[in-house]
Amino acid sequence: MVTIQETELKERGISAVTTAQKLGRPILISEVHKMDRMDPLSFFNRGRERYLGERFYWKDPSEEVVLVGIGITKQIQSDQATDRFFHVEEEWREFLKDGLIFNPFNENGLGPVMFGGFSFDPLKAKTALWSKYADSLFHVPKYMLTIVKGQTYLTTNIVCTPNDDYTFFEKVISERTQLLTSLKQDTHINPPKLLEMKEISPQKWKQTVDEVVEDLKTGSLKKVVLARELRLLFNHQVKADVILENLYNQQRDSFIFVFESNGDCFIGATPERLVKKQGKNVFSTCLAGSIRRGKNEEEDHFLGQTLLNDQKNLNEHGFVVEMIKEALEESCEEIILPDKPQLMKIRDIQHLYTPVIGKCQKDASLLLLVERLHPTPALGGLPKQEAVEKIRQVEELDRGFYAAPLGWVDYRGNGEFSVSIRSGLIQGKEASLFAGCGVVANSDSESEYLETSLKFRPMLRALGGK
Ligand SMILES: C=C(O[C@H]1C=CC=C(C(=O)O)[C@@H]1O)C(=O)O
Ligand SMILES: [Mg+2]
Repeated sequence: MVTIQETELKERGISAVTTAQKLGRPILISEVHKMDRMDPLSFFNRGRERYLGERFYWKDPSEEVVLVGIGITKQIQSDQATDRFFHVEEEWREFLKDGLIFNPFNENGLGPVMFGGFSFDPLKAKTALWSKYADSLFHVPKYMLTIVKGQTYLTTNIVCTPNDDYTFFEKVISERTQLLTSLKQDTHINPPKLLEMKEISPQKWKQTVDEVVEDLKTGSLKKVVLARELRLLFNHQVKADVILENLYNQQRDSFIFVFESNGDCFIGATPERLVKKQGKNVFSTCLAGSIRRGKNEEEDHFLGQTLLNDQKNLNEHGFVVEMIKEALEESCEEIILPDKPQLMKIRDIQHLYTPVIGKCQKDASLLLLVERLHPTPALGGLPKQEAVEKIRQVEELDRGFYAAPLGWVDYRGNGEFSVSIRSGLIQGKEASLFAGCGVVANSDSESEYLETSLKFRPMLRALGGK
């Protein structure tokens, strides 16, 4: 049973209304309660009826922080390209200003948190595919379940206007109680059946890779990441709940995320951290260079060793290390990273991996770090600007939120962003999956094509494909 102090919220509600009246504008009231353990997937499920399209889910690979948001108290969205990170930050600060935050706990991911992200390239012509996602899009949830260091918490965020009275809070209390006490909803939603699978222009994609390889041999560009799309059709509407549960069971070692917006759903299981900030400590990841998993331990080991010694993949990886190091040097006093990559093995693929740790200067916010890092050459290329322009020009795909920063920031400025690869966009009975690969001067288009096919697998399996 969950115990939540109801009278407390009422009292706090009254003081929030008084403050809103005094200031003559709406203010945020946020409160955090510790509660008995609740399964995050079940909490996500409970929001389905009333808050479909207004939910998010996040877990990092070690499940240090799990967040589930239901309902939207505040939306920050914009298609503005210039200074987009700064503008989101400014709106977030403005939203928090004078807010009443009741959070006696000292953990990350509690109280007001905004969850969301940015498109890969706001200057790329938008297609209908991503019409439900603004280039910058963040949600502050109404209710949020946080599991941090094994403890469960519930945050309630309400915006209170000068015209509200405390009866407003009674409604919130009764809804919240219902959410927490309702029996677990039936999770046996019929899984969708895959009817059709269509690769979007594979031949043309390979030809583009060949052309880019020629550019890389002659010009100043060193690396360009090229992506493609796989379009799926199902017999009925695909429900995020089922796919999330599958991803959770199949991809434990990855970040898992769901971000619903206006009826569509962006979902994935990515192995790649862009940046995490905890006080002054900053953590990033260089992840680039890939090979398949072996059929047995021996072959797997052999393939791993091959990857560790392969010049093409080491080049691909080296460009990422070079850029991330440089980007973090701008904001960090100290950076630690190993001088050689190691292997990251996940279910379908192994990667070259170099973790980076830094101590950042006081004024470096998480969103500033995101701005400096995005896109790393694991998703864009090198030099950064030139590579993004190349992608804008030659890539058929509208990447939207694919390969872009997705994550959360709490009101204390801590948080984490992943790079949203190994992902897909669900739209009713259809879904688009995305996969890309780092093209360097000695890339071969057929091998790159096969590498992207491997990278579709996690989402494809979760959706009931192979
Ligand atoms: C762009 C993707 O992967 C990146 C991350 C790891 C390895 C990569 C590679 O070896 O090409 C890519 O840079 C993707 O999965 O869509
Ligand atoms: Mg590669």
